[in-house]
Amino acid sequence: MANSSIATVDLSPFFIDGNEDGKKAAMEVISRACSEYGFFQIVNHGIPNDLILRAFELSKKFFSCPVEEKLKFGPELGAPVPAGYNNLDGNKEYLLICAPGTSFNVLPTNPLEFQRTLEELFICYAKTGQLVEGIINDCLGLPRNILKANNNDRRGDILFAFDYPPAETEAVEFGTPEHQDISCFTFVCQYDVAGLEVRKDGVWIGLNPTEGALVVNVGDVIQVIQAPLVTFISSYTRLMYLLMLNVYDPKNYFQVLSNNKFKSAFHRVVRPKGKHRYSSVFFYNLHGDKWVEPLPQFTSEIGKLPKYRGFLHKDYLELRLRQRIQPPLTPEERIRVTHYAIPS
Ligand SMILES: O=C(O)CCC(=O)C(=O)O
Ligand SMILES: [Fe+2]
Repeated sequence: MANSSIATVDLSPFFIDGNEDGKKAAMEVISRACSEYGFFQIVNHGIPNDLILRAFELSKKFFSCPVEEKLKFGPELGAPVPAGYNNLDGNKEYLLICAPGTSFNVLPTNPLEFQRTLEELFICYAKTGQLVEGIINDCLGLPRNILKANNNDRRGDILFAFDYPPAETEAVEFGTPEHQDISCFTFVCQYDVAGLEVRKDGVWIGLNPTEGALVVNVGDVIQVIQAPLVTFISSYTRLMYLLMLNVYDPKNYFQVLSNNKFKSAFHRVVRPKGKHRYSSVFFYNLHGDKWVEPLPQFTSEIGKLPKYRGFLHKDYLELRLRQRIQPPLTPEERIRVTHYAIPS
């Protein structure tokens, strides 16, 4: 079933040279969707549909195993990210997959094809992520490839395979309560059962699984937005000077810049009645010690005050990860990017 309530963007013009009109039309739709709500849907995005379906089939098979079997693939003690099988709150179980080659990755090896499929899928998502990042870069009017050039380490990205068990009561039960993602942006693919809801004009809209389509949610990093210091250090000499003074740390060059121009999408997952729901979710993240704060292009240069104070992305990530393990008692206590907001 199609999702007529959200914008669907065909990315095929971006895979060929030329067709500038097709690219421009797609960018107009994305810019509008990102400024208003922060989500849209993409088709012809470059990830083979049979790969996505194979990953879903293998995930379903894995999740149907006895829990003792699944727990054999739980996170390594002391791992910086709990990669592997997790079942923390009864609202969902999941496999958390880090970039192929990550030393603490824990991937089910039975069948071996599952591991290979998840790694292949990770690489495809990351590649499509770079394409979407480039498009968002241009939609924001930033110098070409600036976001990509300065976020070129994909070791911070995370892939989830989720299984949401059926709701147990007649009441609405949330698999994931209302939230915004901490990522730059997120891809969501639902298998055959709906459950993802996005907030548009204050109304919650349920999205149907659409074969071949990925939902894109803008995340907090793009809302606050990142760009390298080098974009506004105009001269090479000044850059060398900063390097000599040790002020410019190449590991730490990201600044939050859209200052709310693009919105981090509000969304949630409702557990279905009588059925399991499976989704594949890819977080396109920042990696390392990136500094995030609104850029002058979206503040002083256009006469606007910054809406956020700067923060180290990994500090924010840590706060949010801790919350996944120890959920707050009330929604008000939940840490969001507004934790760094400057009161107006
Ligand atoms: O499972 C889904 O459809 C989305 C999950 C989600 O929003 C999240 O984990 O941040
Ligand atoms: Fe999310």
